[in-house]
Amino acid sequence: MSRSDMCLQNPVRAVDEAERCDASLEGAAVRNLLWSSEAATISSTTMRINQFNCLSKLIQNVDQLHHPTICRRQFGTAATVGGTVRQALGQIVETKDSVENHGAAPHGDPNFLESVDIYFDRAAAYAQSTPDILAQIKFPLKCGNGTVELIEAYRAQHSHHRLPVKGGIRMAPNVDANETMALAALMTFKCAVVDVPFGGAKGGIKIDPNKYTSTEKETIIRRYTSELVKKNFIGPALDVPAPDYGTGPQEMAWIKDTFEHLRPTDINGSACVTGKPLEEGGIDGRQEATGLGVFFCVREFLNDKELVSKLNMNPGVKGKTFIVQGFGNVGRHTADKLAAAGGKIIAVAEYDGGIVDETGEGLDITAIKAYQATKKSILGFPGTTTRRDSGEILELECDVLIPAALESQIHSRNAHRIKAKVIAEAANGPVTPRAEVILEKRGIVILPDLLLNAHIIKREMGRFSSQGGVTVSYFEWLKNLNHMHFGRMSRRMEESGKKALIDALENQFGNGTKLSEDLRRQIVKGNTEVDFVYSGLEETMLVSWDNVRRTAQIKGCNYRTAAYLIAIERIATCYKVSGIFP
Ligand SMILES: NC(=O)C1=CN([C@@H]2O[C@H](COP(=O)(O)OP(=O)(O)OC[C@H]3O[C@@H](n4cnc5c(N)ncnc54)[C@H](O)[C@@H]3O)[C@@H](O)[C@H]2O)C=CC1
Ligand SMILES: O=C(O)CCC(=O)C(=O)O
Repeated sequence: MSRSDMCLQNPVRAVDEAERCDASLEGAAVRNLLWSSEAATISSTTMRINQFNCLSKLIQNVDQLHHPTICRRQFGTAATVGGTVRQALGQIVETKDSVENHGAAPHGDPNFLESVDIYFDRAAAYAQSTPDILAQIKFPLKCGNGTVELIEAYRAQHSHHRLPVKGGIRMAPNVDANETMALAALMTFKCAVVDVPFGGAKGGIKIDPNKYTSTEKETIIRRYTSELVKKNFIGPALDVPAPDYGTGPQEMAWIKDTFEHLRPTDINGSACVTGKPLEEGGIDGRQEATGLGVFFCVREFLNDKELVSKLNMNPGVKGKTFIVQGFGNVGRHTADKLAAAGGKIIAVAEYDGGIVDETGEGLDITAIKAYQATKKSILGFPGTTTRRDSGEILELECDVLIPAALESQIHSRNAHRIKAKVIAEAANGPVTPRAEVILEKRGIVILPDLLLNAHIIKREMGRFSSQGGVTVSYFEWLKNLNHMHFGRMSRRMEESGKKALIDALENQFGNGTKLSEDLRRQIVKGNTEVDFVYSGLEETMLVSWDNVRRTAQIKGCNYRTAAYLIAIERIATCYKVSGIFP
């Protein structure tokens, strides 16, 4: 069965149902807003698609109407899916079980997919749900020792209200269907909240990247890409992956190369993936820009006199204490920026334990990076005490706690021991919904992942350019579609215009007054790609933060609910405005 067959099989609902859905947009109470979803189970040789209601949920509005769940622009086929509250579940059992058994959060907290759902519910004042499509890919890998291993991988697409869908690829041993789908859903809301015109997706490859050689990882990534190509799960107009936990620019370069080999006539082929090295069509970023997005948002919050005074803090980053969990791409770059702005990083947690500053000066992030690179661990770093229990680090006193590792790290069993005043979610989904309730009661403010990590920008040492959150990915995608770097057409023109203006002003004064060479150079300098990226990033971040802050104030809700609300409204408007075809 092809994917479009799968779509068309579903009942196409009448427009009046869409109108009822719109009516509910105007304030009907939705108690449980659930999804209908579809899955594609794909093996390397055969493709089997099971349509199932993955997490069938009851949608109730005040009229007790049932709502259509609209699957739009599904690879060119518009259709309405689901709709009735309880559908025949068909082949659900096997897949539903596997979804439920995976991705469980600790200690009875909801699993990650349920958490995203709950956050969505908390924000939803109206019903709108979107389908998931999950590609489950299995393929054999010939290992160096001659054995063959079956690799399990996924790509989940959450919402096609905008195309392409977008989201990173994870490489981690705990990857599963549940986690991939939850992360895909988060991507939908994240893109909407920062107004980046993509639907949500996510990929996952279930391996521990540290246990494989670079050659083996290349084989895995290329094979994964070829599976995605075969199934139409990748392409500049369809689905555009990016880095995530455990992957980086090198993996993205392999994806691009594989795609271009398999689709040599696609002139926009390089836009099939973002987070690439600069030489492969990545976007330029500078060393100082690393960790910028999370830093920007934390800084904006801490600079807001009114908001911080409620937490009995003075405004500003300077002198504030920070704890970072996860000293990887996101964590170390964020720590770097905060330290450079005068913040004190007092502890860092890693998977094998944590370190606590003993000097009182705050940790030297550059020195820890160098230490980690040689020792393969941060533990034992001079001037610190080592804690073997990484979880303890989260519970130390500080102003801002930055979880930058994985989801569900702050849950119902440790939330009451967290002593931070603010939690800045650099990772995706680090706080479970139960923990959020506990933290809120204790007056702890959460800056949500949706907003924070959409703006991540970072640069690895050496030859790779910046890889970052989805906002920067958006700029890279645009650059690739333009087939030209930002500033190429305008930079010299800007420079000659400004030069002519300065010359004219100097002549006008007529008294020989001249700008110094240095000042002249600074003023005349045209915008480079980096300038465009920073400016676009800062604009996107400031506007998004301002929207979230104001919505939270108006609705009297927390920042996460405000962010989801903004996202839901944008997605709903998109469905409403684009109508139903055919
Ligand atoms: N890389 C990217 O561009 C983006 C990443 N994110 C999110 O940020 C988070 C981190 O991603 P990256 O920094 O790229 O991954 P990474 O793989 O570079 O770093 C993660 C670090 O966390 C550590 N870690 C793992 N489990 C831990 C635990 N239980 N306690 C403490 N540390 C632990 C790992 O050892 C590693 O050093 C993820 O949630 C990811 O989805 C979000 C947006 C973009
Ligand atoms: O840059 C992208 O396209 C997605 C990054 C990502 O996976 C995320 O924000 O979680």
